[in-house]
Amino acid sequence: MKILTSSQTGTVDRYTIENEPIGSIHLMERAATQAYRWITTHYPATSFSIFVGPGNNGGDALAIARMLLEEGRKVGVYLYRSEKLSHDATINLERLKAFPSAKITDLSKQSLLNIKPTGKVAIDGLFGSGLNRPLNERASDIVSYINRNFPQIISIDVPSGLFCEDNSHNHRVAIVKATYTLTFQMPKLAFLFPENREFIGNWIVLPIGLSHQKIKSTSTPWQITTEKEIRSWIRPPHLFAHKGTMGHALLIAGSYGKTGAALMASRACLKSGVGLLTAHVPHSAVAVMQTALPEAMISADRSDIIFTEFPDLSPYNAIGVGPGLGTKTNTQRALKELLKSAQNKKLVIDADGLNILSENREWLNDLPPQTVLTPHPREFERLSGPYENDFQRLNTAIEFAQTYKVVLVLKGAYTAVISPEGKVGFNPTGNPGMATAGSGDVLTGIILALLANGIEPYAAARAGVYVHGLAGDMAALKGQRATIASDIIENLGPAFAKTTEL
Ligand SMILES: NC(=O)C1=CN([C@@H]2O[C@H](COP(=O)(O)OP(=O)(O)OC[C@H]3O[C@@H](n4cnc5c(N)ncnc54)[C@H](O)[C@@H]3O)[C@@H](O)[C@H]2O)[C@@H](O)CC1
Ligand SMILES: [K+]
Repeated sequence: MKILTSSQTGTVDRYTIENEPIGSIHLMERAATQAYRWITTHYPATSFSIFVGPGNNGGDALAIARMLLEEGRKVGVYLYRSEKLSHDATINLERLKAFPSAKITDLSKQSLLNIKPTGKVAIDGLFGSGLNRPLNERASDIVSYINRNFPQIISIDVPSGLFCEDNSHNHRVAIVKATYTLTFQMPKLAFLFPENREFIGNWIVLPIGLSHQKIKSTSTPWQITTEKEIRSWIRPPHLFAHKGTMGHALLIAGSYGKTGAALMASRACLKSGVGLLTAHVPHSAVAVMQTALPEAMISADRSDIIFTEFPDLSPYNAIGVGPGLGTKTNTQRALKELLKSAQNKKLVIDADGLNILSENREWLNDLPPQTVLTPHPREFERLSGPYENDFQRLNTAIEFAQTYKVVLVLKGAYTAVISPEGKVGFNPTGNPGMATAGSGDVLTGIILALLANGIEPYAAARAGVYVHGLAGDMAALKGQRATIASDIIENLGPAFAKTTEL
């Protein structure tokens, strides 16, 4: 699913109006109807305070108010006319006034202290995607009034006061804190940043029939990964598959006290459809690995406790390195050698592999092209230097992926997978229960398997992140809090089946 900028969405709106063709007032009616239906389904028998701004977002809210009145709901409309109402908002105001029961309060004319709310749920139609500057004092006061007085808030299209993309220069106190955001046709980029979570609440996409053809031909670097895409990248194993066709992976992981990382990444790799897996581990971990995971072949380091050397790389289709390695000098040296020797290999680097890179940033220039890096936010900050907010973080990450020609997996809610060309695939699966020890090792194992299968790195990373999140969601059915990494591994079978086989 594509994500467009607010100005691109405006262009798609206008195209739809001209080419469907449909009058703009009818398009507004369609949008308002969708929101109205959602609201009445989720809030039966509720009264509403409806806040209306001067633009088409306000127009939507006025139409919703009328529909609720028609149904016999109690509704109070609060109009903030900071400037002349838009054409379609004016029409909807007139239509609303035709209802004798319409109670309209003009907020421009009286103190907020005298305003009496109607019911306990607010519908927020002050500003939508047309916001073009931070809110002034009066509008901020109205927003604070809404945030203070209503335990539940439903924002139409966008929480008022939030810019759809960049909020670096916004006043964060002057943004509505929605319980639900009912957004039209496509989510907005700002919804995917953790720092905006408190404003957006849960977002729901309501289709309003904007031109598919125009959306398709509009180019954007951002999209949300869909199951359909995963299916096109990962084919179910074909009838004549054998372990040779599914690829041979090498995982370099573990150090004394961190054999678990090697075990979890290995198990996840095997459960993700690799043909053969060799795990390279410190000598002391060999017995444990062979007992716990007889499916893996083992390559033993000469060191008893850390990674210091690696085997001949020629048999391997893909290499994963990092989980539980530690950052000892000899390990750093071995990683440097590995980067040199793996120039024509598919590579995924995680955890201590990334920590070593951030201590030796000049090595970033030596990474094999399309290497997959999987940092969590702190690891990425160590690699890239500081940033001030999530929008900047995304842009820094895009630049980073382009500069070093890597696939960057920026982990977190809506993990962003970034291609060396700067395309971004946001991931819709997963839950907070996955923020648990070993979860990252599992992801490394999955991506390693897909790389060994021969899937292109950007697709392998997006598919890996998606299936990892889905397995986490399946594990969370038995409780998010109790989810541990091994539960995610146990659910990889059903998760792959759901996305690629059934
Ligand atoms: N364009 C379309 O075809 C559709 C638009 N829809 C709705 O229209 C919205 C976009 O409408 P608009 O482009 O009219 O924009 P908005 O309704 O978001 O607001 C724009 C109005 O507010 C003013 N404004 C912007 N920032 C302000 C600020 N900080 N303080 C005070 N005033 C400010 C603008 O000058 C303009 O008058 C969407 O969010 C959506 O809710 C829907 O009706 C669906 C169809
Ligand atoms: K709004």
